[in-house]
Amino acid sequence: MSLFVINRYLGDEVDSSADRSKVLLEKLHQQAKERQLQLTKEQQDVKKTAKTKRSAEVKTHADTAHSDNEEETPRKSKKRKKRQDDGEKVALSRPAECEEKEQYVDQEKESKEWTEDLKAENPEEKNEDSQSQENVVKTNGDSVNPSGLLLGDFETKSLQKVQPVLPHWLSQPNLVQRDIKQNLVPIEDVPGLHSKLVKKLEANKVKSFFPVQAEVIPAILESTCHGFLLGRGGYRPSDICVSAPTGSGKTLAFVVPIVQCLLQRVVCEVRALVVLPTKELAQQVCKVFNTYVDGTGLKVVMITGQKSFPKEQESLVQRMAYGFCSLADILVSTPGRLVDHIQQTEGFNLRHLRFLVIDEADKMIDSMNQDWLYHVTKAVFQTHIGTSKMLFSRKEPGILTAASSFHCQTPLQKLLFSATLTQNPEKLQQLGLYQPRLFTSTYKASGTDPHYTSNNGSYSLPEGLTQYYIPCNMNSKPLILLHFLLSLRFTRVLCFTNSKDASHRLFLLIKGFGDINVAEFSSRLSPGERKKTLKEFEQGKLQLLISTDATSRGIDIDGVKCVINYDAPQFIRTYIHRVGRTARAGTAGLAFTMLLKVQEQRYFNMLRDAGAPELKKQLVKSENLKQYVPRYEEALIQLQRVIKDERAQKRS
Ligand SMILES: Nc1ncnc2c1ncn2[C@@H]1O[C@H](COP(=O)(O)OP(=O)(O)OP(=O)(O)O)[C@@H](O)[C@H]1O
Repeated sequence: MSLFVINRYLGDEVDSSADRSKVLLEKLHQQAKERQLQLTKEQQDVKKTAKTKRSAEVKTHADTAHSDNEEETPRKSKKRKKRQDDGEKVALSRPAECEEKEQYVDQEKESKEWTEDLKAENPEEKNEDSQSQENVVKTNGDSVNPSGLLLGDFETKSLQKVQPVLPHWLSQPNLVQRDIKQNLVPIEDVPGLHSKLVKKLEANKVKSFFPVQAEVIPAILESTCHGFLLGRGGYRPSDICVSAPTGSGKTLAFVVPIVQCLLQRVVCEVRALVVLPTKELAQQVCKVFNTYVDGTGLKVVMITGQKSFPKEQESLVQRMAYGFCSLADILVSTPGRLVDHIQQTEGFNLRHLRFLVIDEADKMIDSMNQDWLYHVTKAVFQTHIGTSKMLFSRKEPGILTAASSFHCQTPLQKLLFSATLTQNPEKLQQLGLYQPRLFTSTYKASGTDPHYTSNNGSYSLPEGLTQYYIPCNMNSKPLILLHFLLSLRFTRVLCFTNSKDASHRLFLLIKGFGDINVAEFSSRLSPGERKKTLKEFEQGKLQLLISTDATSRGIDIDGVKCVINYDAPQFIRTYIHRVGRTARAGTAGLAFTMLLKVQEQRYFNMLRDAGAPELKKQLVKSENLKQYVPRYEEALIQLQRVIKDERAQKRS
């Protein structure tokens, strides 16, 4: 510690602290300049040495590398300069030990990028460039791998794209012909049919089987050839998935073998359960079953909520002195109502269920969040007091092992049907299928693969269907519909809109216009009204039925000549089912879709992706529509009035 401060004289130029720092700064500038000069000199020396070395080794190569370097674009040199600057900046802020490592990495990176740039410019000089890359590293004087390879260097290999692999049953399905007319199979050619059923078929004017029936009926019958209680030879039968076009006769493909199989049953128990998405479809399937069980003693019961719950309970089970007895052999149901009965109807059980038919299976998979399959499976394998040790008592099959297959039990076979069955294994997995077999008319041979690969996401349409699109705008849509009905005199037209309100408004408009027998079909109507409307349409009393997608699936109305998509469907599956209401059972049919300009491209892409044929263009000239304009405007005013009244009525 200094006790005294001694002021010293330091000369004129450094007598103030400001002057001192100025001098110091100048000195530093001087030193920096000297270092810069020295560095440039060193670099020039290094370059010279490298040049001489290279020209001595491979003269031609050195020339090429040099000229490439000179031809480097200003953009690239700028880029490299920036990189250098960046590197310097980083080096200033990093500890010294990192510097060495990073320098090497930077050099390696830069030389690699440089080489790649050169390669891009002169691809034919690839080999020479790799040599020049080595030289650049060597001349910089850092570590050099004696083997000639840079540490951490690697060759870039293009990765092979992993192709999705479908399970064998999906990739190699049993093929079903699409063309019905050309591939009819006489009933007598299908082996194993019971004479009773042959008679029934003939009585119903079925002389030949459609292709899907000729394939699927024998497959189901085969699994029951040793009786329905046990699978063939005691083995659990394969589940069956069927994907065939709309109107190709899928209903008979499961009705015939199920009825034949249950002809042998002694005690009435629920042995077959058909689950469908809508009441109307359930009614339709129930009707087909009733036709074929007539005179056999088998009982078909439908539970869809059309009757009251107690009434349905009465039709399902009967209380006896010794307990409950089933009144149904075959049950046709919608999923929600089925679960209600499983949970609430005393004496109702599915312990003897042999066939679970899931019709419109893709739609039913969508409704899996309702857990209906879980409840059904639980009810099937529920152990009843006193029956667990009985012969043929059932327990839910787990993994297939020698021990598990030793246990004899009535199998539960799942049969899936749809015109648009998903081939997404993840979705199908939810159904817990056992060694499934797929029957499909949707397939395509892949270019090189000798085997068939299923065409994921594509669907097939009926052979007799001709599809058109009509370019239009929002104002011309109703006029075009009127033109089809009044000028072209189309009858039995099924017209689809995208909502029940749109259906209702269009119905009121056409009704207000007059001269057309029109009705609407949507959830606005009660089940009774819906049934009546469908009947009238089937009987030919209606020229036009305007509907939501409530009639788009499965509904089989005889004689629908034309389907019009007034509103373009948003999904391909909806399109397939809507247009499938015509051209059924091998007949011809027309489908028109009204498309706004903005919808066209998306729509064409959607159809192309699904493998559907290109739509034909149907132009409607504006002169043809003019005649309807005055009456149409009157009908519009009337429509506004009716809608106002309806709203007022709703509010009151
Ligand atoms: N072998 C046959 N001979 C004559 N007509 C048949 C035969 N099989 C089915 N049909 C008739 O073909 C029509 C269509 O059958 P079905 O309703 O079973 O078709 P689908 O394939 O289930 O159609 P969707 O996919 O639309 O539900 C029905 O009217 C049915 O009576």
